[in-house]
Amino acid sequence: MPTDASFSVPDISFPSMKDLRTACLSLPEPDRAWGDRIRQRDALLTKPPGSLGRLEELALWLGEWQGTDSPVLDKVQITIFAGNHGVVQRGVSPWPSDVTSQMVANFEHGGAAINQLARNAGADLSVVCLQNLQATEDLSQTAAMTEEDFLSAVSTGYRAVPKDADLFCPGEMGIGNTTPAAALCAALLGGTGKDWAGRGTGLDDKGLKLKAAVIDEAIMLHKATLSDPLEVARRLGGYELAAIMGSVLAARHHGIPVLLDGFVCTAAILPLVKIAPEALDHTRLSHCSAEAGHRNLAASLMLEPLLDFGLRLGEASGSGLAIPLLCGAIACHNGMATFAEASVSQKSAPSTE
Ligand SMILES: O=C(O)c1ccc[n+]([C@@H]2O[C@H](COP(=O)([O-])O)[C@@H](O)[C@H]2O)c1
Ligand SMILES: Cc1cc2nc[nH]c2cc1C
Repeated sequence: MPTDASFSVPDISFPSMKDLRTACLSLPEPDRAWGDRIRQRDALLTKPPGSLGRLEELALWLGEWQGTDSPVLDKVQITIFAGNHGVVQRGVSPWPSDVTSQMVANFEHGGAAINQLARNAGADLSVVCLQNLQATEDLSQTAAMTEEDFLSAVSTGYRAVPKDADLFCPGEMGIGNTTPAAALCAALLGGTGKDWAGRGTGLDDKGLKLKAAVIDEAIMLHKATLSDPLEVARRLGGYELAAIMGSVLAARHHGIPVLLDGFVCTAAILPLVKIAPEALDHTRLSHCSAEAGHRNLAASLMLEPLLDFGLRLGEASGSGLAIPLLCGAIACHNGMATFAEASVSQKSAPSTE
């Protein structure tokens, strides 16, 4: 567990925006001594130094945050946060909002892509519906959420993280949610609707133009409040995005490493990063989504995706696919023989002449 005795994890909820902001600024660091031990063992393993590439860094990251020199992935939790969006009434998605609850039923019956990927990865899968799947307000007309509902969604996400997980992977399902995701990017990173709007679940050219214009309208409407990241999250975000932010914060407070998923998941944690730039140290980005803005969003957060597979599904599918990579990283770190154990000669020291 991270060592920061000064912060006590809130048990129930964030009663006010001020409480939430304080929690976002209270970010425990891991005990870096574990990282040193992992580096020391890595140097003894039967391979040329650095030859396992990014797998080495992944084992180090997991071990540091888990507080061990033998990282484990016995309990991997994937949680899908589901929500609906008032802005869908503007025509920003080619799918009706009903599909959100229909897909929740599909997750529960085991029929979605993430059910297969979670099983393949040996991960547990849960689904959390926010606000009974009642839609937010249309963010191009008014604030998407009241303060109370926003804080309730963040708190639900916070409480959804099991304290004993070895890795937490947030995902989302919400027809229309690439619009609030793009709006958060425009509000917090700059640029226009055109810079951040993508085709989502398959918008045509006309729909894409409309979506960019809707985002521009929303930015204009809320422009007086754009300097406050939590207010941006409340006005321009969505329930499941708020819950993702709460879950990533909870994982940090519990010392649990996090795999982020696609465009929506990454955009959801932008308000947190704007408050505290170090807030993503316990995360890695599982993949680069094919959604137009994700590559730039990842670059602006200095997140290097583990995979680039053209996925644009959401549902934590990129994380589902990347978990086995992490399993490979810890299997090598924990299981390989040292040069001494295997009687393999180490390369001779470079000549000094
Ligand atoms: O996160 C992504 O990279 C991503 C990219 C495209 C689509 N999605 C998923 O598609 C839905 C949102 O798309 P849309 O077109 O309805 O805004 C929502 O359920 C997301 O999980 C997700
Ligand atoms: C069918 C469908 C499945 C999804 N999974 C995540 N977002 C989705 C959007 C649609 C439309």
